Amino acid sequence: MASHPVPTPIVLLGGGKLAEAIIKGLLRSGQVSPSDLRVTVRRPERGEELRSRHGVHVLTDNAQAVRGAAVVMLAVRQAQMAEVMALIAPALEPGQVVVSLSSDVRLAQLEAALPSTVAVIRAMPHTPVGVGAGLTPLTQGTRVTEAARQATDTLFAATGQPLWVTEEQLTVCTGVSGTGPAYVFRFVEALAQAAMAHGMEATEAAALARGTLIGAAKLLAEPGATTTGLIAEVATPGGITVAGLEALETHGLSRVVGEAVSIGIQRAKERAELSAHSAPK
Ligand SMILES: NC(=O)C1=CN([C@@H]2O[C@H](COP(=O)(O)OP(=O)(O)OC[C@H]3O[C@@H](n4cnc5c(N)ncnc54)[C@H](O)[C@@H]3O)[C@@H](O)[C@H]2O)C=CC1
Ligand SMILES: O=C(O)[C@@H]1CCC=N1
Repeated sequence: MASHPVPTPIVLLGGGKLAEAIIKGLLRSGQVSPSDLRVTVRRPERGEELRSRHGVHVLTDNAQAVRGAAVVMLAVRQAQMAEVMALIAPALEPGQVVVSLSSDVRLAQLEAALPSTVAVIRAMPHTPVGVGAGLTPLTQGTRVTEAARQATDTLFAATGQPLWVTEEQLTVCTGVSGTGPAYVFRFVEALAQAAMAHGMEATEAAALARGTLIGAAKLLAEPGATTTGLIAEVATPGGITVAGLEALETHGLSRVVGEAVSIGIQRAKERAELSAHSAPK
């Protein structure tokens, strides 16, 4: 995959948090330059922020932005998706690849709203794309050519790793890896709160919790690392970690995490339903 150049120009419709993470990741890869990136905004102040931080082209006209693009990413929220798709549909050119980052709009709905001459793909990135460490599940529509698949694969490989899944699986990915960074950060906060409950100062408590996550993540990133092996390295038989791990399970860690993932998947499905029923035909 690495032998293929990242397709450019890349257009991001909606310069929000995820769009900025993707911009950062692409620029950091060195495979894309600021002049290859266009982003649309609703608020001029936000446009100025993105221009001054990253040097990208900023526009307010979505239809104008898509002209001549290799890849167009839909990075607005659910409420703006129908409006933005209606705006760009007449301006899209045959062969363009449209990648929707929305958790809420299904392939069938995207394909119904966009011309049949464009390839439609759904992606579910997460914020680690901003540091080139993203894992991005992707699912393809019915009109995707090998070239369109390759182009999207190459683009997300520049921000980490692409992972092709079915559309049903993409909903699961939304509840696990799309949301997941927030859960991990919340765990770090809980660890810091526990340190403070035992008398540590807030700054030291935060440093302990943060250092633990960053160190543990680096170990997990080593070739051949497994969670079972890494847990065994910490948990001295009959020792303190074993007691702590037992407490985590007794108090429902697996159940609580399972519940958060199930609620996320459920919410994603409900929003997709809502979106399908409110879409203009
Ligand atoms: N934040 C995340 O980690 C993830 C977000 N997503 C999806 O990405 C999409 C965007 O999410 P966020 O970046 O978090 O939201 P956000 O609210 O930060 O970004 C949306 C941006 O679109 C802009 N916008 C609204 N209408 C517009 C228009 N007509 N033209 C141009 N720009 C317009 C808004 O001003 C805002 O800056 C959502 O569909 C979300 O489900 C998917 C995976 C992860
Ligand atoms: O919270 C959300 O709705 C989006 C989708 C996955 C991550 N952020």
